[in-house]
Amino acid sequence: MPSAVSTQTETPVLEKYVPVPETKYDLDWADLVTLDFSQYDLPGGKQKLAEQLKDAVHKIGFFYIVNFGLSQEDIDRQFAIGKAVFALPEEERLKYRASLEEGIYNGYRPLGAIEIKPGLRDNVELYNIFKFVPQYERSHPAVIREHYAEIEKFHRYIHEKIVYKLFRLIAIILELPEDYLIPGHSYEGDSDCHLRYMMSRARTPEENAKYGNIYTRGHTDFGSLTLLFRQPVAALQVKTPEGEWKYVKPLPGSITVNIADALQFWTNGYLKSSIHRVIAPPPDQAHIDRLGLLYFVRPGAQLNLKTVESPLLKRLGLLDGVKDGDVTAGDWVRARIRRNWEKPPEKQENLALGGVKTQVVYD
Ligand SMILES: O=C(O)CCC(=O)C(=O)O
Ligand SMILES: [Fe+2]
Repeated sequence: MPSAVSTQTETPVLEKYVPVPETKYDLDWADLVTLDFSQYDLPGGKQKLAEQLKDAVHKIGFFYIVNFGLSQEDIDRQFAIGKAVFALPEEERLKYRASLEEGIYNGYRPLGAIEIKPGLRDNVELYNIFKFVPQYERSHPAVIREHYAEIEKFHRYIHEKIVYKLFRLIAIILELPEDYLIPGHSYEGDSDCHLRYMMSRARTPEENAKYGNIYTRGHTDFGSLTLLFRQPVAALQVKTPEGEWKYVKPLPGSITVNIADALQFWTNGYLKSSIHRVIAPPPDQAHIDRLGLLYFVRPGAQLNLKTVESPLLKRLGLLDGVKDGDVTAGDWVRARIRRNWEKPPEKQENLALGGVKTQVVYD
């Protein structure tokens, strides 16, 4: 008898993720507030944090949180998983392609899927993991399967221990019952919330010049909230209320949070879903393949996008003349994803569905 030879493949050891050095360039950073979540459960803590947040979410829609209960090691493990996913051969990655034509983002979005300028495609690829509930089960590469329990823990923690806290602060700002936004964003329900590993492959200076330095065009996010764990690479910019592009600093130990379209719709514009973009990093970081780790909070599929009956909005006159819309959040999100596949950027019109509109931005 020949000796038994194991046919099992070995579990690959994850390469430790090591952050890159910060840029030495003195850039024009946006001035954003930082919420200290260690204050959250102290007496009066939520109210103080809500007060600190109020102006920020109204004016620019971007802010930081710190002390949110995940260690740097937990976060770096996720960066390491993301790095391993994008190190797989392209052919392997493509086996897990998302059904993008149907407006579904669960799985892999290949490199070059978005046209930045006529004939020039992006250098970005995504791997999205929807919620760990039966309706979003799908096939994944081995490196994800091998770390599935750990990814689920991270995913649920973000949703249930960070996102819900953010929704409570927003409800306090809107003078609504604290839990007002939570049932519509339950972890078990239907919504396209996902954890995203994101890779923007470095381009040469010549390529960057052709692309006008753009990695990801100016856009607003089409969910409720976006949470960004950042690699220290300077590239994300937000358009300020004055119309200037400012860099959003990857602040150590923080999550960058931004308000997305659904919250802007529900508040008739009181909460700002700001336009942001990603550009080529400064020269000392331009050679880096930029890795991102994000959590997109999307509204429950059945939610309506009409303005909520908030006492604050009422006082501000933002409920005057508001009509009932008939578009669901699920239809809206799918229409926005599909639009990216159906038409090149120069042919995209503003999208209007059930009285809800979005603006196409070409920066
Ligand atoms: O990569 C980033 O920093 C931001 C990406 C982004 O805006 C998005 O994926 O919606
Ligand atoms: Fe975005």
